[in-house]
Amino acid sequence: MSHMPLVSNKYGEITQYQKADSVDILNIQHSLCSASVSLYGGQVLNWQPKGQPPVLWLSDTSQYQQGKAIRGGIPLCWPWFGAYKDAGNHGFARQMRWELLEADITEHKVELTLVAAGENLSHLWPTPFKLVQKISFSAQFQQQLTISNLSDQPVEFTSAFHSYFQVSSPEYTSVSGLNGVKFDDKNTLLTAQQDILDNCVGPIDRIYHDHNTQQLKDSGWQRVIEVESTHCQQWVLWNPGKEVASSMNDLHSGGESEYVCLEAANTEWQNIPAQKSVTLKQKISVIPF
Ligand SMILES: O=P(O)(O)OC[C@H]1O[C@@H](O)[C@H](O)[C@@H](O)[C@@H]1O
Repeated sequence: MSHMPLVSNKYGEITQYQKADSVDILNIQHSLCSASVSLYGGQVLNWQPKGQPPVLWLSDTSQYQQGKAIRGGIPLCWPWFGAYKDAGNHGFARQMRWELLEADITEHKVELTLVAAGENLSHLWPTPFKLVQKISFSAQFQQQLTISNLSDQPVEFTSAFHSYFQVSSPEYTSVSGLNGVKFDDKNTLLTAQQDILDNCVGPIDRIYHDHNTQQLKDSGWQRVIEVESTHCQQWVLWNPGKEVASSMNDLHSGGESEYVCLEAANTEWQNIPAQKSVTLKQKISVIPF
């Protein structure tokens, strides 16, 4: 596997290599962190601040091929979240080829700008659009997605930054900020539920109607992952649990006990007026326990 240097200076280096047919991966090394991004899906796969275990989880048995989504990192669910009519889960953005528009390395961070554009990519969502994703890697992680509606009609979307967070175990992980918040349970189909979760052991598949900053507290690794979102109205908490996980062929054995998904999402349709844009953001930090 040959790595081609794209940008290199005294602070860090970005190289590119091909993982499989038409799946190009950017590898980032910086004094503050390491990371990788797939241009297929425009998907962040890893981010590891120096001195920390990886913050994002990636399946060892992910499929890297056109028509499949990569399991792990931060898939971008867009222009819909979950299942929609006769289409599969989570829209087409995570299966598009993105282009690298800019890459910059400074003393403080590595910044990438990725773009993807299209029209008529699904009969359910034919609108011409452009996506611009700006990602900043350092001891902190920031991601913003600007969605432009290039048509003369308003359009609607749902979305998620579907982050897979690597944890010591879901059993030792909790998100206390979601306790007591109203949620819709995708497993039982009950809506407007409320309860207290002591840990994140699956099966859990919940849409919480809340957009406050959340903390994923991992007592096993004694670390807290904080996630702040902008223009994302919900949080989705998902872990498949052992039984469902064993039926997923792109999840390595035991993988479900290594991650928790906490997704900054819009699960209700959001409007973009004709020829306008909206920007969604998330910021991820590792903070003292
Ligand atoms: O297997 P996929 O399409 O990546 O989806 C994974 C999960 O993604 C979560 O966001 C959904 O709430 C779950 O219902 C779904 O199972």
